[in-house]
Amino acid sequence: MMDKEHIRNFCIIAHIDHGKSTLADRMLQLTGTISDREMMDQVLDSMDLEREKGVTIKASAVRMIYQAKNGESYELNLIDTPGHVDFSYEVSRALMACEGALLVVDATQGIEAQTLANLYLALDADLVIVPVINKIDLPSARVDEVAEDIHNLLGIEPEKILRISAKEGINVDQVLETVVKEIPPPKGDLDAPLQALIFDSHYDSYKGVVAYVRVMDGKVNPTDMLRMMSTNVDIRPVEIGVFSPDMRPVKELQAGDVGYIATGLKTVSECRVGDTITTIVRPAEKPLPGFRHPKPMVFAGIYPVEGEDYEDLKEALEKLQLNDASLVFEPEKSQALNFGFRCGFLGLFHMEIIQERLEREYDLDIVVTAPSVEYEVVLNSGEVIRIDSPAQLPDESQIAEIREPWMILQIITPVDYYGTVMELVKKRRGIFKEQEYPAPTRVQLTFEIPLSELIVDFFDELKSRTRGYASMDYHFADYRPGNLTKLEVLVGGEPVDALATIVHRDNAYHKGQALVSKLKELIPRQLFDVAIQASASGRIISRANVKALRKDVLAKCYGGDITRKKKLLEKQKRGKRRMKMVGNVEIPQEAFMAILRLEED
Ligand SMILES: Nc1nc2c(ncn2[C@@H]2O[C@H](COP(=O)(O)OP(=O)(O)OP(=O)(O)O)[C@@H](O)[C@H]2O)c(=O)[nH]1
Repeated sequence: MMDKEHIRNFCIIAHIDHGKSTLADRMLQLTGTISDREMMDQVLDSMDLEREKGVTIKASAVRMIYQAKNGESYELNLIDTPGHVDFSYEVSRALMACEGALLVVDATQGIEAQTLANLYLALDADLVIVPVINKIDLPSARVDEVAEDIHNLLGIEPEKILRISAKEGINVDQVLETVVKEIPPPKGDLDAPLQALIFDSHYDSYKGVVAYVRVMDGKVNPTDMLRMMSTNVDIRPVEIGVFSPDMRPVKELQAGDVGYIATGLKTVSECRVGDTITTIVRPAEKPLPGFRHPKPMVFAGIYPVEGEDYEDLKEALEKLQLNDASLVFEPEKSQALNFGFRCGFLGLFHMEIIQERLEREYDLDIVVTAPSVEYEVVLNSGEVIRIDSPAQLPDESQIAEIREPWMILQIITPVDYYGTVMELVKKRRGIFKEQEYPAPTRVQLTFEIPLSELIVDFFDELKSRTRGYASMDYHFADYRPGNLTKLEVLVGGEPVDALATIVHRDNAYHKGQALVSKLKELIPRQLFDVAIQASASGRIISRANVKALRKDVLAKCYGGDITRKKKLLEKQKRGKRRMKMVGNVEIPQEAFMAILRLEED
């Protein structure tokens, strides 16, 4: 074991795509932690497959031994932080395990919303910040300009800021030297009771849940009986060790060290990120501050297209949950979609990741309903209930008030798009709070906005309005009462629960009309006329008809030469897979997401 003076614990924070993984790989390579051959894949990023197969490595923390220019060897522990806004709690815990952070900024993009969001989290955790300008090899790099912006932000002299190309390996050795020089060694009391912070975990089929820990105080041996202080779960470790980068068992972890404790536990929910591990014989007085259960903010129904896939879907969700304690789900029955699951996610990006993994890794055909937030409904009786699906909303006559979650939203955009961004946010019921100029040509706008407006296609519209130049970050503010009502859709006279949404009353009429005309496009012609209606507060506000297929259209379909007929049949079959029978009407998956795609003017 190294003495503490020769340990550095740090992480890399960056906006998405600014080069965090590439820089990490380059450092692993320079320190000989992995060979050039192993470099083939991005080590820190591509662990999904390994996790699936139950292989034990997931390099979200990795130990490197670095021979510095002063002739001494240092142990550098690089801790990975999740890249998405939805995981800011996890990021904040990973930061707590470090003394310093490399702040990577893309020289062609400059400071973005998540650069700032991550920087503020790192400053909150009292970390030493080492700014690094990346991608200097690109012709469009604006190195001096970005250095000036960082100078304005952090007060660091522009000429002192590292300028690198992680991809080409330019000046990456300077980054390692600076980590040793600028980031302080860990503190911590070896003789105090054990306090080990869990900053990540993964499930291993042999060793159970493996907790990634930073030992803050004390030490831990494989024979110690241990306790998770917030969940009150006791364990005898299966193994303790370090990541180098594979899991390597050690005899002891001490204050300042980063490593793992294999717990033998069967679910990650008993071993939460942010919790503190201590010993049972001599427990710490208090857990480390800041632990919380991240709450799901966005909810949606996930249904198998074919009813017989229900068990497979359940199994897939259970498997995903093994490594993701923030994914929650429970069985749900929909009149329209039959048996499925109501799932809760940290945010929209988290939801997209899960949806994609179900489809790609588990090869499931699923129907996902429009996302909803969690509402607080105050009944006339004074009772407050929480609902996360429009189907659960009680009859309007019983409701005194509906409250919805509001967020603080930060957008950074080139000043040219100021007007269009303001217009977008206003249209989504947002309230402007303040503006700052982190760089002369870029403005940072702060708003308050209902979460329900953010989850409906907001990010895509922001991107398209700003040609991809704006970036955003958001976090929860509070619950506020809103003038809200349920917008229902009836197909063939039957209300379709999976198509209902909760909307602001002022927008109900407009949204109802737009939704009906969108559905009219999406629902294919059937053998009979199908009426589509929207209703709010028990009143029909819009209707349209999908006309029946005419005989000659049918005739055309089934006439013609044999290959064409075959093709048509194939196409129909493929189309069918993504259709859901509701009553006697076939409704395609797109229809359930139609509320997200309303053309707005
Ligand atoms: N030209 C150039 N491209 C780079 C450099 N560093 C990274 N890239 C490229 O930029 C893209 C994003 O890099 P990543 O390392 O995946 O970025 P990241 O920040 O880890 O992204 P997330 O994992 O999505 O957060 C990749 O296509 C890299 O090859 C660099 O120094 N120069």
